[in-house]
Amino acid sequence: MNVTERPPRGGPRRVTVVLDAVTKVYGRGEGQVRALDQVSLGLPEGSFTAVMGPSGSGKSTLMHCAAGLDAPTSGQVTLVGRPLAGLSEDALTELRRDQVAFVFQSYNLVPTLTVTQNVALPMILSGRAPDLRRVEQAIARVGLAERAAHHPGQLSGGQQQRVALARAIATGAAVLFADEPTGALDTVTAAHILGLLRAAARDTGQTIMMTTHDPVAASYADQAVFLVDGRIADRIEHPTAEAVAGRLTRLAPPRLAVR
Ligand SMILES: Nc1ncnc2c1ncn2[C@@H]1O[C@H](COP(=O)(O)OP(=O)(O)OP(=O)(O)O)[C@@H](O)[C@H]1O
Repeated sequence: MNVTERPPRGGPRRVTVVLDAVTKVYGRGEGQVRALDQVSLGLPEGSFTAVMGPSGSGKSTLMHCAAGLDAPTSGQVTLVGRPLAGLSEDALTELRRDQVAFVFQSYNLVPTLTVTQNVALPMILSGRAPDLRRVEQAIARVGLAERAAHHPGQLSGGQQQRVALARAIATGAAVLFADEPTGALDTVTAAHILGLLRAAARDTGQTIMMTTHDPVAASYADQAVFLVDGRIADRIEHPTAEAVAGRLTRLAPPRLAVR
């Protein structure tokens, strides 16, 4: 893998996430499913990648392997320069805690905690004193400074997702994995969240991998990667929604509807 594969701003950018011939097989015998098949992919620091493909094509599996939540059957994943295969369970947990953040479709906020407390939670759980300035900055960045003392139940879906995003930004993690982050949101709110994700990549240098079924969401990314049957079937740099929709129609088997 070429580690300087993108034109840099002021110097070569390191590749934060590297998947090298990653294969993931679930089950055995006749029930065996090859969810990923020899997938190689490099995500440069500060890049924003959309992973697309029909239902069951391996998007979640790819994300779980890239984040060190699931071990590949064969192949290598390297996160922030550390090959995951060689790490002990403790070292892997520590690496995930310090370098990886998640945003999910379902927000995953703690209802009994305020916005500030939710954003500070990963720091508290990792045994560190929460950096309140950083927490406040992240909340301000997503435009919720005036809601810092509110609870998730007092916020709209889009506002809750902004809290989840602030939580991911505040950790300072090198890589942010977003699993269908706008799947439950209307188009205007989704556009706001996607703009914030793009800004996080551009301004804070976080590397973002997002799964999505939505061509418009993918158009916010620097590149769209298309999975079909666990393989990378195509890739578009600087994708437009039209180009992505066209590629999905061509790549998806006719019997499968692309959600
Ligand atoms: N724990 C598991 N055990 C067995 N098979 C699994 C497991 N997890 C996923 N699979 C299978 O692996 C394949 C890829 O699944 P994956 O969830 O990665 O797809 P996806 O593209 O994220 O789908 P969707 O868009 O529907 O969320 C599917 O055939 C799925 O049934």
